[in-house]
Amino acid sequence: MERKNIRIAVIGVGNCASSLIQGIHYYRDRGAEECIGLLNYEIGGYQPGDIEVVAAFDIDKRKVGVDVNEAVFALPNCTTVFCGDLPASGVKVSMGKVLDGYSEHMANFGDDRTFLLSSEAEPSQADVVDQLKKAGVDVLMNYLPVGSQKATEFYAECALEAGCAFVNNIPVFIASNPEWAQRFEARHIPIIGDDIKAQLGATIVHRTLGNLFKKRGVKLERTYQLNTGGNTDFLNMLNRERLASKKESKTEAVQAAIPQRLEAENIHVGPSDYVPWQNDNKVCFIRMEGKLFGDVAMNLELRLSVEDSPNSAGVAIDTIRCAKVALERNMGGIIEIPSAFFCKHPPRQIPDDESYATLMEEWV
Ligand SMILES: O=P(O)(O)OC[C@H]1O[C@@H](O)[C@H](O)[C@@H](O)[C@@H]1O
Repeated sequence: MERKNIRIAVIGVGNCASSLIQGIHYYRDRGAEECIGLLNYEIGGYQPGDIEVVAAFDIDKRKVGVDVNEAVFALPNCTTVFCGDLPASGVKVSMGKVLDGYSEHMANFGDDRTFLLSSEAEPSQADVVDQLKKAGVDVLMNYLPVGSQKATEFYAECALEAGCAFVNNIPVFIASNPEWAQRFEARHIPIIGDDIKAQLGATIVHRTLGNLFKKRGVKLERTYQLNTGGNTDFLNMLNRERLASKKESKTEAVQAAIPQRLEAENIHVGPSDYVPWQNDNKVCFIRMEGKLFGDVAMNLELRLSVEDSPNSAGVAIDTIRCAKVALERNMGGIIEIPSAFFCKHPPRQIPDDESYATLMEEWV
């Protein structure tokens, strides 16, 4: 029997898109029992291999005009290749809209690190909408660099006009901005966001530990979460101006899951430094200081090391399927449970255990 598929478009063919596309192929011919590393084998009857990339946008000359299954391995991508043998997809990467999706401060870090801007003409909104409609896109995945406020708004407009569900993987506030949320609601188009919460990443670990302090009656007094990495995301974030919403998103995600809100001087959460040789490996250091029985001090230190982009794709593979199911259920506006469980900055924070239970009950 022929399986139904989910047609997606990706904005930004960087490391996260690379891991996602490799994953679609990696899991395609594997049965449930052979699938290591998935949160869910099926969502709404869809398996990971049912996802098909039908359009892709980027601004780098090494990627624009190239088959998307080849572009995912082009520099400056540097993530682990776990499925290198991708067949040609027949979908060429289209030139995207640049706006603030490109940051010149990276220019001195060498060609294998930064973007090399393509000289192809940029599309208008009408061009992108037309392309999305012609390709029959169900779900538009936003993978622009952190700090791309204008470019994200451009593509969110395109999703609204083309009638595609929008998954906002980055910390620009769209789903969690009431005006934007209202526009998706009014057009009855599903949106999941904002800012993807990795499969076993810094945020979910920090939130889980915060919850543990809460359940065990330990007063949390101070905490930090420092992160280092060597991919283009970390390089981009050396520009502190691009970082504001990312810091807010990550900090809020932790504040929402600890015993009581901490004053700003007692909580420090964010990307910390760019270490080129780390490539796509992200290392996170968490420290939590608290008081337990008898007001006696304790502290906890943790080091987490993950490959950043497969860690993101492990969640994206589920948000895409939830977005498609939302379309089938004729839901529009904020898709609350997937946004809360899969994203760091949803419109409403819900404890992870709660959103997980509802997700399993109502979506899987
Ligand atoms: O590890 P965390 O805190 O869940 O964050 C992970 C994700 O955060 C996103 O903002 C990054 O762009 C992703 O690359 C990353 O995977």
